[in-house]
Amino acid sequence: MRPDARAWFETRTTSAASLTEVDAAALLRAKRRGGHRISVVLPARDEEATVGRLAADIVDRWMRRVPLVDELVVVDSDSTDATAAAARAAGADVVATADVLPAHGTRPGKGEALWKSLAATTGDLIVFHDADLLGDVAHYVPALVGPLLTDPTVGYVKGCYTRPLSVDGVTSPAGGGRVTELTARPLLNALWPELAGVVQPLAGEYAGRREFLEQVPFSSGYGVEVGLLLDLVELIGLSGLAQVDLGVRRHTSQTQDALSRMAGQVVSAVLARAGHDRAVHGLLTQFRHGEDGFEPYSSPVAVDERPPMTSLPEYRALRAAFA
Ligand SMILES: O=c1ccn([C@@H]2O[C@H](COP(=O)(O)OP(=O)(O)O)[C@@H](O)[C@H]2O)c(=O)[nH]1
Ligand SMILES: O=C(O)[C@@H](COP(=O)(O)O)O[C@H]1O[C@H](CO)[C@@H](O)[C@H](O)[C@H]1O
Repeated sequence: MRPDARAWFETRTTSAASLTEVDAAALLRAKRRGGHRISVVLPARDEEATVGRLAADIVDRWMRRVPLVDELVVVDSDSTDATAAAARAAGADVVATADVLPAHGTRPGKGEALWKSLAATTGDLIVFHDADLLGDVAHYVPALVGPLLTDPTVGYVKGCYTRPLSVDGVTSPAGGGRVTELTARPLLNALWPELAGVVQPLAGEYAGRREFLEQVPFSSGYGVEVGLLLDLVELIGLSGLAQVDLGVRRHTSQTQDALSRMAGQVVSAVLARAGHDRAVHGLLTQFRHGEDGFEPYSSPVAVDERPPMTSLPEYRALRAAFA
């Protein structure tokens, strides 16, 4: 690891791997001292099986028992199941991606849901958290927002964790984060070695200051995490980035061919920022093997980006009305 990456890793990595390591009272004092308002966003597409428990835990732990969180918004990302009903029943506010900033239409993808969440929330600090997590993750929210509450030099916080992998009912203690290990990490180490200390660059759990999040574009699909990481480090500097060890993360994993398409979107988002002279082809061709041999099929993986939210007059008007 390059000296700058190691120095960052050693000075900007903290741990809050369990609730016992979270000093909730101190965080509440820091929140009040700083006059902060905290929003939690769960992007959810077809997560009826998990979103309710996750939302109920956040409402119970961090809104009712300890008023750390001011609003919990589940962004229903074109779900076809009862995600919205399950989230609402758990006490979350629910918005459909298509209903936010309708004049700007709607696009499929996780990044679209996250971009729209900026217009559907009011906190100056925002925590993003996947809606398919398994096990007790109640410490994630305070652990992620903690550095933003206690260190004004931190602008963006990434979660990191060990990642067991469950495939076809068989769970291995490691092996999760396949796109991270096989695509994102090698690419980032090659092109941005100063980021080699980031343990989980694609982590779906992170927190940031709105003043920065609203200044960067959002890739509409799965390129959103790597795009935000690169654009925010560009905006606030590596020293403005921190990471928190959250312990273990388990979630409902996708198939390899779905992750290959995810990797295609991650590669497109990285290459769009890498500066190169070759056009980036926006299609990923994969293969099935049928009775007549290999059958190719292609999926779009081109970068589809939304502009910085501050560039929208409607957003600026929303913020002015809230101020
Ligand atoms: O179009 C999408 C795709 C995903 N997600 C959500 O983004 C999170 C991470 O997505 P996914 O589980 O598909 O990715 P993985 O965790 O397998 O990498 C989950 O809460 C999804 O419900 C979303 O809101 N819209
Ligand atoms: O980290 C990864 O390699 C992928 C896939 O994880 P798994 O191999 O299914 O455990 O998951 C992450 O990547 C997505 C794209 O950035 C994020 O949206 C997900 O939140 C995150 O789980």
